[in-house]
Amino acid sequence: MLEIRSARKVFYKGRPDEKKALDGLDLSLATGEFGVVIGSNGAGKSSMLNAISGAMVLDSGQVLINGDDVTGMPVHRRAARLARVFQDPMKGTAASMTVAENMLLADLRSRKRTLRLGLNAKRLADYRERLALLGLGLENRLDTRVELLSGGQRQSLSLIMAVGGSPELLLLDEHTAALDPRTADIVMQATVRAVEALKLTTLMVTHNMQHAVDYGHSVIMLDAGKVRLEISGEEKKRITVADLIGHFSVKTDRMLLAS
Ligand SMILES: Nc1ncnc2c1ncn2[C@@H]1O[C@H](COP(=O)(O)OP(=O)(O)OP(=O)(O)O)[C@@H](O)[C@H]1O
Repeated sequence: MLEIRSARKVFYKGRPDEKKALDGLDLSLATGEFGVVIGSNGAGKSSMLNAISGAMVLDSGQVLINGDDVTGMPVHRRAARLARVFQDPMKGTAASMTVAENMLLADLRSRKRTLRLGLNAKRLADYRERLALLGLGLENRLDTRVELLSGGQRQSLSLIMAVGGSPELLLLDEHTAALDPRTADIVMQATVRAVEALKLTTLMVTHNMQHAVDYGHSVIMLDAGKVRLEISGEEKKRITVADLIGHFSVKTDRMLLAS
């Protein structure tokens, strides 16, 4: 479970270019819930993820993971509890190494520091099983160098590597934004398969309204550093892209009227 309580962050405080990134943001994500975060540019989405991961220190407020207050916890200690997948498919993996070697690297990095190095049969069988969750056939390409994979396969590999240590929370930071629409859909389907199989509590930031409609249990809309709208349950199942875009345009209309 993730809870954010009254999170506030102001950049360049007191200066003419002062920026309120988070303005008393409250958010709660139940264990096993898949929340999709949307919002216009500058709404505070990245700031929220940075506050959760510890990459950004809050001015005030709290972040709790499964009831533990991690607000003051340094990034490297939080990293053991959460996984984050970024936009760039080239960043999460080592290009010149094979799929299996990348999986081993992630293993060594994430949890079992006492693991003896080496790709033994047991470990390879485990990697095959985990890669099969994605439904992309990567389990049959353990010896392929990662640079020979497509962007979508590579991004899906980053995802499965990131969640190897059974994180309490998965953060998806526009992880399909750099991919063409068809590949983005493939990666989303692979994501959902892995998230469901591993029962991960997940928070995904996206600008793709179709993905916000199609995936996840709830849609959380941020605006000016706080949650403006949350749609879940039956309402979420019925929501359309037009409805979501409507919520954006209400705001824009108000801003036009005010100007
Ligand atoms: N490191 C920083 N220094 C100064 N201002 C920042 C910094 N990070 C964020 N901001 C400001 O805080 C506000 C929220 O930014 P943030 O990046 O969190 O929004 P976002 O919703 O992720 O936007 P986008 O969709 O464009 O990625 C913006 O006004 C932004 O300019």
